[in-house]
Amino acid sequence: MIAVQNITVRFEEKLVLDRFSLQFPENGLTALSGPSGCGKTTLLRVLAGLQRVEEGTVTVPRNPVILFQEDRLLPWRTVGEHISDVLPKSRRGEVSRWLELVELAGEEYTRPATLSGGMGRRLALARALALGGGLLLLDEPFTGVDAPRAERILGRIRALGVPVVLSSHERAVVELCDRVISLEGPPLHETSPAV
Ligand SMILES: Nc1ncnc2c1ncn2[C@@H]1O[C@H](COP(=O)(O)OP(=O)(O)OP(=O)(O)O)[C@@H](O)[C@H]1O
Repeated sequence: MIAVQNITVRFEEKLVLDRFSLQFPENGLTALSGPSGCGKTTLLRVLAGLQRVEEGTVTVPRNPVILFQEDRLLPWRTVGEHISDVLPKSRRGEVSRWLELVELAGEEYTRPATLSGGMGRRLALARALALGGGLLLLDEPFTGVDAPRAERILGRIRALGVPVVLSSHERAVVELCDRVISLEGPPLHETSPAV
């Protein structure tokens, strides 16, 4: 089960989630949409176990993986090393598989400084996918990525068969998901099951 129940998150005076409950589908692609600052990142961080909740319960599959809104690439590591660094020795042969999935084949020895913004974003995404989590939490995964490419990559992510919750401001990306959860904010306090 993937759910949050009656959770409250507050940053000092600011109440972002107010006894907020939501059950997420356990398969396919779920998009979180809503205005900037409504709490999408906060909710993803809660699901990832990175954001403490004041009250309430959080239920997620084992080993959730989050793609942060920022790329967090390492200037001194090559594209390929970003992937091999997160793979156990027994899976080192998978580097090209993950680079192909995000259409970065041929860039294995490139360093982040010479990647375009969208290429860097795709590398950060590949690294998150390579981690092999039981739940993928993707915060704005396609910033700077053209829509046709994002569509192809999203199709491949769907084929991994892992439940995905993503946030996006890009309508084309949201429309490709199996369902959309619209968050109005702040603070979020409704109880609405996803369909
Ligand atoms: N660490 C923090 N300290 C204080 N306030 C925070 C912190 N993180 C988030 N907030 C506040 O919580 C609210 C929700 O932020 P959040 O990043 O979750 O929104 P979002 O919907 O993901 O926005 P965007 O679409 O712009 O990424 C905002 O008002 C933000 O200022």
